[in-house]
Amino acid sequence: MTETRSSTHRPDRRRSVRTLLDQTDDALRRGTRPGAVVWPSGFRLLDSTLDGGLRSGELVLLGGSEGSGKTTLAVQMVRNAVAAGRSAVIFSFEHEAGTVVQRLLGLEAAYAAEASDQPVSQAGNVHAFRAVFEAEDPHRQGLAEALGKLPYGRAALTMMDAYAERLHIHEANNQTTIEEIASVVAMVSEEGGEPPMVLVDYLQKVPRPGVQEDETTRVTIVTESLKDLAMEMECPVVAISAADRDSLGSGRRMRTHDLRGSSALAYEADVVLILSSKDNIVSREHLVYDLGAIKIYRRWSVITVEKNRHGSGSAELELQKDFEHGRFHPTMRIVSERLIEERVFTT
Ligand SMILES: Nc1ncnc2c1ncn2[C@@H]1O[C@H](COP(=O)(O)OP(=O)(O)OP(=O)(O)O)[C@@H](O)[C@H]1O
Repeated sequence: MTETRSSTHRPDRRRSVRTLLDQTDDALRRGTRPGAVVWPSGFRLLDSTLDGGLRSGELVLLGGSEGSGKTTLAVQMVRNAVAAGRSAVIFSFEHEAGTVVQRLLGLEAAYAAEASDQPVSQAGNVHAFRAVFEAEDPHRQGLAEALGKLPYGRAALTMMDAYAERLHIHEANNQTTIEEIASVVAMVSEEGGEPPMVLVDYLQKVPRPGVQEDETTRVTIVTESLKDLAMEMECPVVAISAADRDSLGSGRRMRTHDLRGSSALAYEADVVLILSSKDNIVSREHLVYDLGAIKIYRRWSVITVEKNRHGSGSAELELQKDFEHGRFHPTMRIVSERLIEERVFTT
C-alpha cells in the first residue's frame, strides 16, 4: 500500500472457484466461519438494514456536517463492538485520547442509569467526567474513588474495565500515514488474535508527507488504501469524512457527493452513512402549522444509508441525541416524516 493501485506490487490473489468451494467446505467442517465476519453496530435497525452489521473487508464512510455527531456515532459503534467482545482501534486526528475516554465514561454512565430504570439525566455527564480528569486532587484519591463521587461513575468505570484492554486509541498526527495505520492495525490484530474494528477520524486528515499532490489525489489514494487495508487485514474500516465547505452553506441536504475531496469516496466505499440534524432536513410541511416542532426535530438526528453494498438498499433512520453523555439513545426508528432534498435552514 505504498502508492496508487496501479503501481502496487501485490501477491497473486487469484483463487479458482474450486479452491473457494473446497476452502468453504473445509471451514464448515472445522466449525469456523467461511465468509466475512459481521460486526454488529449495536443499533438494531441499522444492523438489519446492513444485513447484520459491518463486514470484514468493508470500507464504511460516515459523513455529515460539522458537529452533527459523526465522532459520537462512530465511537458508540466501536464501543458496542468492544462491549460485545471484539477489539477495536481508533485513529483520532481530531480528539485527544482523554477526550474519547471522557465521552465513553459519560456514555457508560447513561447506559448504567437506563439499566437501573433511572432517568438518564441523573447520570454523570461528559462535562463532569472531564472535570475529574482536569482537576488536581488535594486528597490524592485514585480514579475509582474520584469517579465514585459522580452518579453512575463507578458503574461506568466497571463497564469500561470489561473492554478497556481491547480498545486502543491512537492519537494521530501529521506523521500518521496510511502505512503507520496499517502497522498499528497489524499489531492490534496480532495481540488480540483477531482483526479489530478500525475507526479513522477523519479520512481527509490522513497525511502523505513529502508528496506534492492536490487534495483530490491525496484523498483518492487514502480512500483506496483504506479499502485495501480493510480487505488485507480482514476488518471493517469506518472512516469519518468531512463535507465540502461549499455544500454546507448552499442550503442543500448533504449527500455522498458532498464528501470532501474525491469521487473515489463514493466508488470505494461499501457503505455510506450521512448524518444530519433532523431540523435541517425535515420537509417544510411538518413545520408550518406547528412552529414548536422544530425544537423537537433539533433533538433528533437522521442517518441516511446512501450506499449499502451488501444490505437491503437505502434507508432513513432517526435517533435521539444525547450529546451530554457522549452518545445517541440506542433505539433507532424509521423516519416517518417526509425529508427534503434541499435543507430548510442554512447555517
Ligand atoms: N459535553 C458536551 N455536552 C453537550 N454537547 C456536547 C458535549 N461535547 C460535545 N458536544 C456536542 O456534541 C455534538 C457532536 O459532537 P461530535 O464530535 O460527535 O460531532 P462531529 O460531527 O464529529 O463534529 P466535527 O465535524 O466538528 O468533528 C457537537 O455538536 C458538540 O458541540
